[in-house]
Amino acid sequence: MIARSLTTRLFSSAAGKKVAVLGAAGGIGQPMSLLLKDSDHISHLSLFDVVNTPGVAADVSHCNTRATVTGVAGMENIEEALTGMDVVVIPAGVPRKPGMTRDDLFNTNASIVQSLAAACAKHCPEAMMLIIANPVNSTVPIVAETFKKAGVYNPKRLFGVTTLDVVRANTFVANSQGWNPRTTNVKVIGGHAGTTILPLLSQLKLDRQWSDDELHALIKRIQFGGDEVVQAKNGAGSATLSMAYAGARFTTRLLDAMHGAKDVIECSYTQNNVTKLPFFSTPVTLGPNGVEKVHEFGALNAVEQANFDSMLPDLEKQIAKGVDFVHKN
Ligand SMILES: NC(=O)C1=CN([C@@H]2O[C@H](COP(=O)(O)OP(=O)(O)OC[C@H]3O[C@@H](n4cnc5c(N)ncnc54)[C@H](O)[C@@H]3O)[C@@H](O)[C@H]2O)C=CC1
Ligand SMILES: O=C([O-])CC(=O)C(=O)O
Repeated sequence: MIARSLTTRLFSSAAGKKVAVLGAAGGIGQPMSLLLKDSDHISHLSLFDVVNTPGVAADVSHCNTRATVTGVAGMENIEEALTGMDVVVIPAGVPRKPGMTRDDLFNTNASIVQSLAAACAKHCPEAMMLIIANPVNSTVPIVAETFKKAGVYNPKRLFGVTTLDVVRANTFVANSQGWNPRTTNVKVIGGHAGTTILPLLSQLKLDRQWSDDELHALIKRIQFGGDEVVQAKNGAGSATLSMAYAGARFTTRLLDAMHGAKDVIECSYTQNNVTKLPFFSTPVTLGPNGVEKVHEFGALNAVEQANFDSMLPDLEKQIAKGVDFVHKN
């Protein structure tokens, strides 16, 4: 009893963070909200969607963990969902069907992300912005430009969530090497679409060397892991559960850093100078104010260098597409 009341007091005295999920009633939004409800660093979990959030919030709120959960539906009510938020995670938007690329989602998702970003710039301009909605290569520049238009852009607080690429790479490499997937840590750089996803497998210390065929198959599987799920779901959407896991992982790592944990390093698609492009995924040290340090990604072997050189123009175009969209709308 004493221990219990002490724990209760400790929780109520430690400053928790307020986290909003936009698109919380969706395939990613629901399981990710559930995983975030398990975080002791979150005092308020604000679930927002255009539909169904009151039900999702009522359901998640019954888990006996710290966060107070609220559910708000409808763009006309978004101020209530965003005011006071420290972190905003955005999985709102349509997912792919077989035969589509992530870029095919641009026409629908660009305006969804732009309108949500404009609302965040107005109601929680200092929040950390974590972007999951595809095409990430373009939606992150959309958020940056929207915040610039509103005069509140801070590049240290904007993250494209590419964690699912790292999660997949860790799983596939660990399975192939007989390693523990939990402690495997593969660096994945670039962007989040097909060949712009660049796993740096040459930097791993292997127990068993891969043949050239095995290596190429592994790189391809990491780059096109999203398509593997889209095809298996056969028209019923794209990765939701593994993305919820990856999104919750990145969010909780950021929350750890915001609460003072040191040496929290994650790959993320941020604004930086590691290449000639304005946005690039590379390891970053996270801190209380977001990006604390951007790391160089290290040496590439000949195959990785060739992949890097050939994908850079594509990534550049996808970034420009996001920037242009905001300038024209
Ligand atoms: N970054 C990554 O690694 C990944 C990104 N994704 C992307 O995440 C997005 C969401 O995927 P799913 O959850 O599977 O889709 P979904 O269709 O199941 O859910 C999307 C949710 O967004 C909501 N929504 C639409 N417009 C909204 C608005 N203006 N404000 C708030 N909510 C809004 C919908 O009502 C729906 O509940 C897709 O664009 C998908 O491509 C998916 C997997 C991995
Ligand atoms: O493939 C998709 O469309 C969803 C996604 O981004 C992923 O699973 O990596």
